[in-house]
Amino acid sequence: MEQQHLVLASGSPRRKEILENVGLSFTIAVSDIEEIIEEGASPSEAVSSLAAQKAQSIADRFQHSFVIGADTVVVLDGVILGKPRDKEEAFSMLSGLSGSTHSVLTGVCLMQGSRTVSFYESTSVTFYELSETEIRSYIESGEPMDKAGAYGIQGLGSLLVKELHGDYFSVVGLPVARTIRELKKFGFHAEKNAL
Ligand SMILES: Cc1cn([C@H]2C[C@H](O)[C@@H](COP(=O)(O)OP(=O)(O)OP(=O)(O)O)O2)c(=O)[nH]c1=O
Repeated sequence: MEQQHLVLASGSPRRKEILENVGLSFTIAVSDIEEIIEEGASPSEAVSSLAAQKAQSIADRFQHSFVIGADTVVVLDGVILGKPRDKEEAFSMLSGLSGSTHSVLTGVCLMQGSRTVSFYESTSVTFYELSETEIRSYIESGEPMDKAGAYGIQGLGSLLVKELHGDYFSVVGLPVARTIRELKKFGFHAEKNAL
């Protein structure tokens, strides 16, 4: 059976790569929503809501397609860390993450027509103790700036991580195994190389 049309509502190059790696073909439609987290929202509510807003913002253009929206945040001691606004914010995020354990939450929303399903994954990540020099030189690499919590586990950020429990791919932006499983339950027929 021919694959149904799939749309990734994300401008993240990491999400694109993760989906490409499992052999799926899809269209990218970048949502232009302003990512605002409602005051008082729990981290899981925040990622679920933002993932749904991203999917919703492009769903009208793709009524008959399966649309995937996703959002990733880092949570340290109950506080949500999104992308740093500047180097100083990146420094303060990385100083907080140094030597401790945080969660990375990725919310995923699947939409087709008026149907929706949402879920999220939580991965626990422990950082080594980092010196100020290490943090400053990591920031100078430029890697932290477009990433939740100011690090990228798939790049130089791999040098910061001591331990991880949960789905690695969810930290990078898309819990791909669960996403494909949920898509199939939702009625999506994947190509044979994507399970
Ligand atoms: C923690 C972590 C986050 N990230 C990235 C994943 C996401 O792309 C980004 C969090 O920002 P998001 O707002 O989830 O996504 P985005 O702005 O990149 O893309 P879009 O809104 O169009 O979907 O942080 C990594 O690449 N590696 C990591 O280790």
